[in-house]
Amino acid sequence: MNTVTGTGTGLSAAELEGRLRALGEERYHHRHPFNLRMHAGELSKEELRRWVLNRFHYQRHIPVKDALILARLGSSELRRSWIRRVHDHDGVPDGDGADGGIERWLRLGAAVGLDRALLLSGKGVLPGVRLAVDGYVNFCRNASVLEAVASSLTELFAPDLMATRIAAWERHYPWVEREGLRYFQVRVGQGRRDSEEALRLVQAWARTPEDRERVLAAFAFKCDLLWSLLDTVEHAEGQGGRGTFDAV
Ligand SMILES: O=C(O)c1cc(C(=O)O)c2c(n1)C(=O)C(=O)c1cc(C(=O)O)[nH]c1-2
Repeated sequence: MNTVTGTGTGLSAAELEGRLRALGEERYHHRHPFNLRMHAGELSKEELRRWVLNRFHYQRHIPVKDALILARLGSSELRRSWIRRVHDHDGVPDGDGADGGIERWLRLGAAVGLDRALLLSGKGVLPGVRLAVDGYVNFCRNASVLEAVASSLTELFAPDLMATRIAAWERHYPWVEREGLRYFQVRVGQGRRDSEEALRLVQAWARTPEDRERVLAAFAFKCDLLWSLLDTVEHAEGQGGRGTFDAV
């Protein structure tokens, strides 16, 4: 029996999806106070910049954790599909990286007044954010591949959150250069496709009640990780100079 998910009884694939969606509705970071303040236009320039800088640390580790998952997938077909996630962030082979999400996030940084050299240096990344990101990478390295893939399922909720974010930034933060929003505009479609793929895999692989409980627990862990990342960003004031940096 798992305290996160309740009964520990068997669930069909459709019931599993229902439980995941209900859990995310409750625990995904779209409900976090920092996101609510962002959407209401209440963040200062410094807070928005702090979020962009710290989230870059998360973004740059996404292809790392996906490469760890890739190495553990058991067929060419699965690896051929999963490797697309690395390309989406790092750029496609023979490209110059400019077509990847990491580069688009660097442009988001520029759009809020953060120099790319600062983002790339890792300076100003909060200790709690480093810990959360390490937690995600290590989880994808050490947990079962079923749990690692399940932990990416928070992306079922990310596209709607990004659509809200785009509208909120256009409305409330006119000082942000519009080109910076491109990361989110592109990611909405990628996130839908990736989360649907991951959901199909998890539904096919989770054959036993125990497997399904593990899926729900991995998903809850990832929700908590995203939540604690935002807690850290929100409460960064007064960390003895940590989390402060000069915008360009
Ligand atoms: O801005 C967000 O709120 C948000 C959330 C998430 C998520 O739910 O993990 C991802 C992203 N963005 C994102 O941009 C992204 O590339 C991504 C990859 C993954 C993953 O776990 O594989 N999550 C997310």
